[in-house]
Amino acid sequence: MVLDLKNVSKIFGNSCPNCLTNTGANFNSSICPSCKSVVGVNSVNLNLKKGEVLGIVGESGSGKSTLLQLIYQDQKATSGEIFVKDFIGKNGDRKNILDANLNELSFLRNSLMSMIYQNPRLGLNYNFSAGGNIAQKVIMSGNKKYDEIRQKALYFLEKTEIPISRIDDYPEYFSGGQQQRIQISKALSSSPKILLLDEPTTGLDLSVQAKILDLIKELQHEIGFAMVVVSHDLGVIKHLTDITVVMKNGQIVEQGLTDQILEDPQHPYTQLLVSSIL
Ligand SMILES: Nc1ncnc2c1ncn2[C@@H]1O[C@H](COP(=O)(O)OP(=O)(O)OP(=O)(O)O)[C@@H](O)[C@H]1O
Repeated sequence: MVLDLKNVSKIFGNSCPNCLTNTGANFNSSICPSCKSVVGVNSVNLNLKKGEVLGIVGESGSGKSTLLQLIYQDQKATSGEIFVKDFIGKNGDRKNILDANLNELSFLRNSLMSMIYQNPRLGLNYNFSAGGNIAQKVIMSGNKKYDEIRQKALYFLEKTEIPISRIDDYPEYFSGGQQQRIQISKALSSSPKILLLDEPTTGLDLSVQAKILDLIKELQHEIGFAMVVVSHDLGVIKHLTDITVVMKNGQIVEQGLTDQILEDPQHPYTQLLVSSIL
């Protein structure tokens, strides 16, 4: 198992003992009736095997992005446990990443996992060149050998079809699709075990979207990292993922093989989602 989530929840607001029990899909609400806190993610259990590609779908506000941010530790979960392969405590047992100290957090975010955001501004440093961005990630993952860093930058820029001659250009001088390619280069340059993608192609032209999706799929096949893909676009989910979970009001209401979920959804909510009524 490369990723294992146990009873993970995120409550925005003060929270009270009723937040998790009185919200969710059955209540058709994420707002706690007692204290009015918003439950972004409610008691999610999830796991991912090596090289597996998982999609997360659900209507707007169902908790998809929050769940991804809890895994990458952009936000701290309110409760639960998250285990990532090779994240081990002093006693040799796997350690809950919610208990990570600052050094461990850096190891998790720079070596074990990478995130690709919808907005490249969140994933790239605009004060660094394209090559500089990749170098930053490689250095943060612990490799400080100049030649190897440069090789990695050249390798991934070439892989993502960014002309090598533009290695010293700054992100703002690239098109939206190219910025996304640089973000992908940067994310993969540290050889993460898990790649997290939050709406990776939303906002790009359709033809650019298709190329980026093909690129991600190709790199995943070649390198073999596990992926979690959040998208409201079922086409993206169908194209990229093997298994899918469906979220509603912070909870998982259905999970299974992606083809099965899209072709023969069982939960009424998934049926609505798939028929694009939501
Ligand atoms: N910082 C925050 N403070 C308060 N509530 C928040 C915060 N972030 C998210 N939420 C709430 O948590 C719930 C889940 O939000 P989230 O962004 O994860 O949904 P989503 O499924 O990714 O939606 P979308 O597809 O629109 O991005 C929503 O009700 C949202 O309003």
